Amino acid sequence: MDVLQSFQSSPYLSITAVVVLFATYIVLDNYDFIPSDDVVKNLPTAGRGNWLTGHFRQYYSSDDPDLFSTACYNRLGPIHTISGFFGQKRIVVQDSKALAHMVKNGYDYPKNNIVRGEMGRALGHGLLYVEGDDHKRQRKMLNPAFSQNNVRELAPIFTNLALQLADQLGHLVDQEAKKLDDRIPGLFKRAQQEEGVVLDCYGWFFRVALDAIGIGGFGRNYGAVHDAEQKVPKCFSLWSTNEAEDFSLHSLIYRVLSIILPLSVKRIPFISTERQIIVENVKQELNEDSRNMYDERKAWLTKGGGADDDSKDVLTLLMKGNVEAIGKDKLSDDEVFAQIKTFIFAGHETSSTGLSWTFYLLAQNPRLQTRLREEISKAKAEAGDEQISPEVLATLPFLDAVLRESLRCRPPIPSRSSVAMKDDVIPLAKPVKLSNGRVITELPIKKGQEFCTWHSITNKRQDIWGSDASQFNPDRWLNDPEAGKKGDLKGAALYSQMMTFFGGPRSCIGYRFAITEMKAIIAILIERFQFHDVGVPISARTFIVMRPAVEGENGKLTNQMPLRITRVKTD
Ligand code: HEM
Repeated sequence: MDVLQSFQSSPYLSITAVVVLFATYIVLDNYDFIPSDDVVKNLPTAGRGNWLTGHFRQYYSSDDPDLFSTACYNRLGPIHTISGFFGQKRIVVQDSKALAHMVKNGYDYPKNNIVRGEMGRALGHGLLYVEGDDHKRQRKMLNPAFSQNNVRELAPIFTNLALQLADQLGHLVDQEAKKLDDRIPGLFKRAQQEEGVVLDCYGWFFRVALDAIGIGGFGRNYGAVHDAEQKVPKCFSLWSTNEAEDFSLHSLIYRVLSIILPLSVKRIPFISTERQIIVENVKQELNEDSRNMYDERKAWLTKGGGADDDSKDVLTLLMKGNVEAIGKDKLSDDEVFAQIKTFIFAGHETSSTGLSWTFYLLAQNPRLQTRLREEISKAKAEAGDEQISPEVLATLPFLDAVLRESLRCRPPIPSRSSVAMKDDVIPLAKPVKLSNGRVITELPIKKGQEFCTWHSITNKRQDIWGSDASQFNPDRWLNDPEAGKKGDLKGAALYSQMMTFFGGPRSCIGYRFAITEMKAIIAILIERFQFHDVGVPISARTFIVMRPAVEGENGKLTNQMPLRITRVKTD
């Protein structure tokens, strides 16, 4: 029997041969062993990276993901490729015209399948997951709850929570001071103002942000600021303040399987680690808790409970709006329910991470803290207020500059992975020279092409922000009234030419909520406390959100932001 006959007589052999040939072609093609005139293959490239994980480890497992992306940008320019899984080419887009095109046409460039898959599994088909017409419909129903007027109504919730947080932190500082005073009497005040206490601020910001989204989002007080042992806060702290994300082969296999397998599979035998089992249990508990909250609210509305109620939380407004909505605008029960989980996640991990980096940057710059404090005291005195009001907070220029600058330098979501839904020709601000000598002034791409955009690199481009673009310098916003208005991302990026809240149809719906909340917390804490660096290296670990992490004694990274807090000196 010759070779041909063997194949003909065995379908298994034939199928195996086809699979092997196809896989060989993919590998040869991805790794550029087959010469080609294809534009994408001839773009400046960071090379092949690891055969399986490409360059992902350099980015996701680095202690500072900006190092890899900055090095690529500086060496290869604003359009280049890096490698994804199995050498698949991902185009990194930092060219402003190309970015603006992709942001404005957000429905043609959705989040890639891995990110969407994880979101769909964890959060259901809410605003972060859905695409196209479903997205337009959900967004239309949710927009009123995030309008400027409504967020203004929610603002007192944030100042109130910030005051409660300040009380809790003050209590911990005083408790520590008392211990010292018990040993050496007379040292209480000095200990409060000079020794203070080292706290994991990330954990505390996580708690306050959970309460903010609980009350502002669903009219539900999780009570996290007061008691981290309550069911929902405890769930979250298990999840978040646990080991930092890693990019091991093991975790990759788990991620891929968890996207493919049905949602009912909670544990993947031999694959799930202890952390992953915790995370799955937490997801399940939160699912049940959110479902109960949804059912209760629905029953209350059905019984006419909403008629005389003027609650402004997102869920109440959405559900009332949904009762009035007609025809295809109406959201299904599952869609409304999915928004609860979506807002818990989108709304509190981002704000708590943003607050952690802001206080970290302030801890490196004690003089900025003094300036902030002076601005707040002056504004309070002028308004004759005992506590700073949300109206006054919204008018403070230096507070605004500090927050903007922190969100520019350390965007909590530092990058985006997306995929093209159709063939397209992307316009470019600057021509790109290909490896075959050709120069292109626009970038033709095919449906299915994967992309990366690094928000934290765009936010620090020297052509927009000047030669000190990588420095944390809040004064840039005060010295140059045009800062944040220059550059050609205008009309695309939502917030001051930055990618922090993205832009276009997929921009962050909660950005006013986040800014109002963060300003209240920064102002109220800075007025009472001084934050100090503790000299421990803080890593930035990214999986969607760029969380701070510290290496523990066992050598493992844990999500944390340790800072020393003292009471502000009084005469
Ligand atoms: C500092 C805080 C925050 C940052 C930096 C931030 C950033 C972002 C970014 C970059 C996106 C786009 C994601 C993408 O498609 O690639 C986004 C989307 C979103 N954000 Fe935020 N966010 C913050 C706070 C919030 C808050 C407080 C809420 C809710 C109360 C929220 C709700 C959402 C939702 C629902 C989306 C999906 C919007 C859509 O696809 O239509 N975010 N956010």
